[in-house]
Amino acid sequence: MSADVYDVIVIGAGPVGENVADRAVQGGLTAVIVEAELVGGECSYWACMPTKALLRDAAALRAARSLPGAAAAITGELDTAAVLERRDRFAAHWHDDGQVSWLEGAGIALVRGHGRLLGERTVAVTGPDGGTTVLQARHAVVVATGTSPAVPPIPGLADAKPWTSRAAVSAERIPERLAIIGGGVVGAELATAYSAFGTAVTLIARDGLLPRVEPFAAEQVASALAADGVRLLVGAEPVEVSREEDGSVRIALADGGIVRADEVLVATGRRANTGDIGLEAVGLAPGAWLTVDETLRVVDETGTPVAGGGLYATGDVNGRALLTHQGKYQARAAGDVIAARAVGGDVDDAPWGRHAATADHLAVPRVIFTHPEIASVGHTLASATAAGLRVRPVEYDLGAVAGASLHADGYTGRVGMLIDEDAGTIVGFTAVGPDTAELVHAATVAVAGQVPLERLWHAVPAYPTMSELWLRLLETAGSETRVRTRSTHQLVTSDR
Ligand SMILES: Cc1cc2nc3c(=O)[nH]c(=O)nc-3n(C[C@H](O)[C@H](O)[C@H](O)COP(=O)(O)OP(=O)(O)OC[C@H]3O[C@@H](n4cnc5c(N)ncnc54)[C@H](O)[C@@H]3O)c2cc1C
Ligand SMILES: NC(=O)c1ccc[n+]([C@@H]2O[C@H](COP(=O)([O-])OP(=O)(O)OC[C@H]3O[C@@H](n4cnc5c(N)ncnc54)[C@H](O)[C@@H]3O)[C@@H](O)[C@H]2O)c1
Repeated sequence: MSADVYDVIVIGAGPVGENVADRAVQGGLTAVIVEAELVGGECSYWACMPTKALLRDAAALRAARSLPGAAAAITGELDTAAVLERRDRFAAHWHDDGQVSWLEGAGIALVRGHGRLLGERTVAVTGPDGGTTVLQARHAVVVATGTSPAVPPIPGLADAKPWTSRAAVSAERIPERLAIIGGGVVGAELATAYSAFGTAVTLIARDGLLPRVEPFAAEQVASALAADGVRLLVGAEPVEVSREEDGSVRIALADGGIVRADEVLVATGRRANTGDIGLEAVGLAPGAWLTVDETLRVVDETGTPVAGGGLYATGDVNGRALLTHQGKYQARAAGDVIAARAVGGDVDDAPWGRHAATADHLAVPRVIFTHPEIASVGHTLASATAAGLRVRPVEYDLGAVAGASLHADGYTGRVGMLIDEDAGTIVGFTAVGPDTAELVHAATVAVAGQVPLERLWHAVPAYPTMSELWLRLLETAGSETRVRTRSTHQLVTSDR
């Protein structure tokens, strides 16, 4: 069988696959990308962009309502049809022509179809017409096939035709009642969006609401959801689901409670899209998350690169951080290292080196676009403690920062940072409050840059911005130190 030969084959044209291919081409290599559905992946059509479009109007309306003059100009309610229409535009009406043009401009070849590994550096693509194209890579195959929703084996759930995130994000019709199983990021964001549309939302959060964020932040989102009328069932365990004759859904809970809704959304996490990509051809188990080294090469359980070192995995599929921006960061490192290895060039895989995805472990930023937003980077107190770090948490009332009080009347929010007592740097930051999303990058620079606390005092935030939270956090950290000093040395020091 003859094969089309490229330097690099990328399976999956989501944001991450596109970036690996682009980086490899910029490094002087030829690249082909294989896509089974739409070029642009989950993020473009059913995840990041359309969900944020669903949430944005209600956030803007809340912001206007928090200022008396602007509130006086509001004469109507949220126009849900207009929100959905804007969402459709952000999902490019589920057509990928724009992204295909981008691939062409970037010099990346596209083969449509389902890709499977045939062996080392060989991929077979089953096209939409059932025909097969065989591709051969001179240097590397990159798996960037992303994830799919994980639907738990709750009796009756699959037969009840539940929504997964795709249906909820692309819905044309807004149900009167929506039950959501799963209190993670997808569940919390979509509960926020649908409750703003007027849907009666019941959120079943078996393991708590947003259990992986700082509790002070999750608590503010829980209060706001409840204030918006969301029924939050923390600790409730769904045990049976059925679709009734009238088309409604009935969810039985372990405590005997019953939830009734018009639709049920399953938002209980993701599974790697590796079940049918030919992993067995390179000695790996199908369906597993792909373990990678710091340069994103797929490794076996002993840490040894598989397929002669020519197989890479980037983005969601390696399970490191299920976030577009972090996958794109991995893509840059992988594309560059493949290009470097292709010519026998230097590989900079030391921590924080150009070819190492070090930030995946220490400085992952994430924004949860709930009301209020949660913006965080690096460790939480729980994860830092589990990692054995000696950290000191410092918190401050964000509403007491001048810039925040100007931003909205009655601004409610909180910020926290974690000081690594041994390194004297910040290893975690969390902010909760309206419009905190744009605050996280300053924290990311401090965490990734491992900026010493003493130097942070010289990064002066402008007055009166919300960024003055940094000054307040540093003062709080300092004043705690001074309070301790005072008690031992009887010093009288002003806290300001
Ligand atoms: C509802 C929701 C909201 C989200 N919001 C955000 C957000 O605001 N910010 C953020 O950073 N992240 C967000 N995420 C996560 C984000 O969507 C993912 O991290 C991101 O899409 C991962 O990109 P990827 O390229 O690795 O995978 P994907 O985007 O999943 O792309 C993988 C591509 O591979 C293709 N593919 C799979 N198997 C094959 C095969 N065998 N052959 C050929 N092609 C194949 C798929 O069709 C797909 O196009 C959200 C996720 C969800 C579910
Ligand atoms: N703004 C963003 O960046 C954004 C938005 C949405 C999604 N995402 C990404 O997508 C990923 C997936 O999100 P997700 O919300 O699906 O997963 P998740 O892991 O964040 O949350 C899933 C939740 O479902 C619960 N759960 C699991 N099994 C259950 C069961 N049988 N019954 C009841 N509850 C159960 C878990 O306790 C967990 O809290 C996230 O990890 C995140 O990285 C990011």
